[in-house]
This record gives sequence, structure tokens and C-alpha cells, in this order.
Amino acid sequence: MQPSEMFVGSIDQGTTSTRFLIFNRDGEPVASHQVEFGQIYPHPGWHEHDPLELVSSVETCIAGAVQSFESQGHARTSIACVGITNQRETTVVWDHETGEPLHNAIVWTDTRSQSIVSELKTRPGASHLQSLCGLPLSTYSSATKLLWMLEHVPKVKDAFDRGTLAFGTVDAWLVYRLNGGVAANVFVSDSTNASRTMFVNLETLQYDDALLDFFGIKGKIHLPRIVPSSDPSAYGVIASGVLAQVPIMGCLGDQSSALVGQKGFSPGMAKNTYGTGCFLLYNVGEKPVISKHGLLATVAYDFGGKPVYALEGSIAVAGSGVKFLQNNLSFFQDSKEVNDLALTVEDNGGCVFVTAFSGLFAPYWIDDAKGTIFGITQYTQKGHIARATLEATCFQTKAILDAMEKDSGKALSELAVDGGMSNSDLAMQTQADLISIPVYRPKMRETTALGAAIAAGLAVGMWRNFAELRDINRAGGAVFEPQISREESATKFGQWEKAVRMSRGWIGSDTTQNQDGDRSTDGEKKSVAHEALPNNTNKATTNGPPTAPSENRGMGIPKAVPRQNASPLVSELVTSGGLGATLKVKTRTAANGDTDRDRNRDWDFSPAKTPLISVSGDLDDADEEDLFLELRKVEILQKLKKLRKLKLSYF
Ligand SMILES: Nc1ncnc2c1ncn2[C@@H]1O[C@H](COP(=O)(O)OP(=O)(O)O)[C@@H](O)[C@H]1O
Ligand SMILES: O=P(O)(O)OC[C@H](O)CO
Repeated sequence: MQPSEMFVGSIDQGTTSTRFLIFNRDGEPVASHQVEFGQIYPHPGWHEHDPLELVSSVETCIAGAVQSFESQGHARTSIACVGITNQRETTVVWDHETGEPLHNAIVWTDTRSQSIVSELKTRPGASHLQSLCGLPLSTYSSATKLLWMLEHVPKVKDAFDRGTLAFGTVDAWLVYRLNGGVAANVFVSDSTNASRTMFVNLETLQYDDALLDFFGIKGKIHLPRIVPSSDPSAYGVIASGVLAQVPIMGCLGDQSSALVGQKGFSPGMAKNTYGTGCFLLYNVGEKPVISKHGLLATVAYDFGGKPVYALEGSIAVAGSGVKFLQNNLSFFQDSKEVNDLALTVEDNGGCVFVTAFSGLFAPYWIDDAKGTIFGITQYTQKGHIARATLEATCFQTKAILDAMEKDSGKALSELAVDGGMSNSDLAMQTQADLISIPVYRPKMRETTALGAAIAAGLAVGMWRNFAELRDINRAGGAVFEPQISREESATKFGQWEKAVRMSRGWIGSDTTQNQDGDRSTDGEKKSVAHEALPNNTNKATTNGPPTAPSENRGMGIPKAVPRQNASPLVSELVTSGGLGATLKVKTRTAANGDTDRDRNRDWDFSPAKTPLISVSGDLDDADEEDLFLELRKVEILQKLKKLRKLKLSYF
């Protein structure tokens, strides 16, 4: 088949919907089909997908799009190959011997692993993880979701003990099942997806023993082979259905795919995708850049030669905020109505909505932030809240761009956008206003699907190089120019930053949420109080305190230490005055003598101006974690050189 006669299919398995698009060589979608699938929210903060439903949604979309394609007179045999793009980090586990899933997939937005994350942060080596894998320790990565399943799902733990546990992100699961599952056993993941697990070394793009050791899974679990994002043979062939025997030749995590679809192939190019969440990727070239300002280092694409890396700003809530107004608050029937609802009012009426449904991701990384609307009065209308919802993502994007400028030393001159929420003209105008640079929205916004089509098309020879992609989706885009002054923009942003500071600490002060999602009050036990922090409180682990060596606690699955047996004591608190004061904190799990949980940390502080921490009451395990988090904030403040004097009181 001549390249000009070829078509390429693209599976786009997103967080809220699945679609299949068929592109011609001009990069135009000629047929498509889309379905939504079940969103499972078993407890507050939990979010799951049924892995089998993800596969059947893909099959439905392929069948629907191919039907439409054929009805236009095309032959399905002209579909030369298929690419896959997918929601990242979402974690699937299955039995390697039977091919059957062992639990619902835990979605990237899910925050149930919060206490595991807190515990992991105290382990030796925790502060070095980000320099190896590019990601901060948070509930976001696949690793902590897998550890949660190992601790809480007996079927998963059994398979782990028997050596039959297979782990994969959604790409690996789809490739495996589309190839027919256990019979063909095509078990691979592309570099862009694999690098979101925290198991992969960003330089080598292979699993890193130190990382696997840290999470206690080295040699104990079946992991997909890591392969390039564009490859003629690694991904196998579709085993059944209307595209049976068509090869899969490309695969990219959806945000990498959008960068490719926007043809962000040169260092300095960036795109921002407003889907369920919102993700800004900035091409940094052939060397990863480890962020010092709350961003992630990630693989942009790996087309077989030298991989290309990106700095990423991840926002957990974008279109999902719009969906929240639609599904939970019944503000409208369809997402696109948010634009008109927001236009019923002139401004946000004083409302600022910190949409921290999954805590706050980049550049803040605040696990304990909760969704909060500030500024509600009798005056407040639905339109104000709709505006505030759209603005939330735009504000967070502004914070990310500021961080990106600090990390890269360069300011962006224009932002390319795509994804469902970018369809809102008001949201995109607001974005341009807040970042004071033009926002460019291409005419064809299925850039995520286009990226995977490009990855597959390059492997099959439909396109031979990037130059041949130049004219794809070039004409007919819209440009949103900033319409307010930088001063006005800065004032609005200041309000947002204040709201971010005030959105934290709701859960955990007088209300806690246990591992099963139940709420309970613990008002009597303790209080770990802190004062408001200055504006930028990101928690990039590269900036973390040094970790004192101790026995290798990174080995093995983290033990679920019964709370009643774990009563760590702060055995020593030492402060010494003067410049560069040192605080020593030693804690010990005393009741069961479990030295496995010993802590021993030193932090250096510049003198602080105001009291920042006061800890009172008996410390239990959770308190201890809180204390460490508080100390971490102080350490960050010190880095920001905002402190003059530290006073610490302990009762
Ligand atoms: N016209 C619109 N205005 C604002 N938000 C929209 C609009 N259309 C879709 N969305 C939002 O975009 C999201 C879907 O975007 P999409 O790029 O398909 O995301 P995903 O790949 O995560 O499923 C939904 O959360 C939806 O609320
Ligand atoms: O579903 P999206 O498009 O918001 O993307 C999800 C991301 O891949 C999560 O990292």
C-alpha cells in the first residue's frame, strides 16, 4: 500500500471517555466513535475503573468508527496500523496465569494512598526518588496505588506471594487484552507510560533496582517490557473484531501524545491539554530536567532514537470540575453549557474555587488541600461558581508557567492548547488574560488521538519524518490575546494564591478519614498546628531534607502496623540557636519494639521569625507523620529564605 492510500487508527482511552479515530495522511479524522464508561467512586477521594469495561469500550469504539469509515466507501484493509494513547498512572493488576483482573483499576486522581505516601516519605532514600524517576512521591503515581492494593486486597497479595501478579498502566493492559491476553502474552509498555510509575529510571528508561527496592517489589512482580513509543513489532496485532490482524505500532501516554499531536518537537515548545485534568508539557530536549519548583520530569516521546523529555505541570482538576457542576450540582446538562452559564455574569463575583478534589498537584503538591469555594455571599449566583471553576484551572496553569520559567530560565511566548475544556472560549480568554501571553487553539482539537496516530504512522511508513507532518492541522486555529493588564492579572492571581493557602488542613485537624473511607473525629488526641505559609509552598522532593542512613526499610511490602501497637515517641528534640540552627528529632516505635519503624532525622534551619510548629498531646503514628510534614514545610520555608527565627514548642 502506498503511504498516500493508508489510514491509521487511534485508540484514545481517556479518564472519562474512550474514542477511536481514523486519520488520513493529512492528519484529518475521517471517522470516529466515542463512548463514556463507568466512573466508580466507592468512598470520598477514591476513583476506580472496571478494567474489562475499559477494554470493551475500546472494542465498541473500534466497531463504531470502522462502520462509519466503511459507510463512506473506505475499505477497512486501508487501515495500516493502530496507535494507542491513554490516561496515565491509572493502575491495573491482573493474574499473569489467567489474564483476569484482580481489582478495579485505581485511577490517577485517587487519593486513598495518602497515608502510604506519608510513610514512604520518611523512609531512607525517599528524597532521592525524584532525581531518579522525575516524579515526587504523591498519591498520583502508580507505585503508591499498587502498594495500597498489596496492603488491602487479599487477592492481589495472594497473587504477589504466588509470583503471578502482573502490573501495568492502561496501555499495557489494553495491548495485552487486544492481543488476546494470556495466549499471546504481549506484555509491554511504552516509555512515556512506564515512566509514570516511579519504577523507571528517567535516563535509562528501564526499571531501576533502587526504585523497585524502595517500593519492595524487586523480582516479585511481573512488569511489562519497556519499548519505544513507535515500533513496528513490539505491540503485536489486534486478535479479534473488525480490525483483527491489524498491527498496533504506536503508544504514548495521553499528555505526551498531545505534545506530539501539537508537533511540539523542538525544545522550548509547549502545550496545555484541558481534559479531565490539565497537563502542561514543555519540551526540554534530550536531557531530562529535574524540577526544583514543583514540576515533574517526564518522557515527551521515545521514537527509537534518543528519547525526548519534557517538564510537566500536572493539574488534577480541569474538565472534571465542569463535570462536577453538571453531575453533582445539576447546573446544566452538557459540559459545553458551562461557557454560557459563566457568561451570565460579568466576573466571578468575588468567588474563588480551589478545585482541590484530589489535593492540589503542581506546582503546590498539597495532599491535604480540599475543594473549597471562597467568597460566597447572598449575591453569589451559579454563573459566579461556573466562572470560578473555569478560572481555577487557569490560575493553576499560571502558577505552573511561573515555575516552568524558573526551572527552564525561559519565558513562553505563546501557549498551544487542546482537550475538552479548551472548547470554552471564555476559559481560553481567561487563560490568556492570566498568563499575559497569547493562547493558540488549533482547529482540530483531537490532538491527543493524532499524536498516537503519528507514532503508529511513523512506524508503518505512512509518514517518514517530522517534516512530512508540518502542514497537519496548521490552518484555521484561534488565537486568544490577553485583554487585561499584567497588574490586574497579578491582583487576581494573588487572590488565588491566598485561597490555595486557606484550602488546606481541613481533613486531619478535627476530622480524619481512615483507610476504608469512613470519617471519624479525633479532636481530643492532638493538635499539630501551623501558621499560614508564604505563597509558593511546593514540596519537590529534590529539595527535601537529607535522610539519615539506617537499616534498609525499603525492602518488602510496607507492613500495615496496627495503630494500637505503634506508639512512636519523640525521644529527643534539640534546638540550637544562632544562624543555621539544627533541630534533631528522633522517634521510636516503643510499644512493640519494632525498630523497623525507627526514625532519625536532622534538619538545618535558618533562624525563623515566627513560631511555626506546636505539637501537643500524645503522638501516635499519624501524629508523627503530621509532624514530619510540618517539619518539611519549615524546611521548604527555609529554602525560600522567608524565615528569621524558629521556635518550636513540644509538650
Ligand atoms: N465545551 C466545553 N466546555 C468546557 N468543558 C468541556 C467542554 N467540552 C468538554 N469539556 C470537559 O472536558 C472533559 C473531557 O475532555 P477530554 O479531552 O475528552 O478528556 P479525557 O481525555 O480526560 O476524557 C470533560 O471533563 C468535560 O467536562
Ligand atoms: O484524562 P486526561 O486527559 O485528563 O489525562 C489524564 C492524565 O494522563 C493523568 O496523568
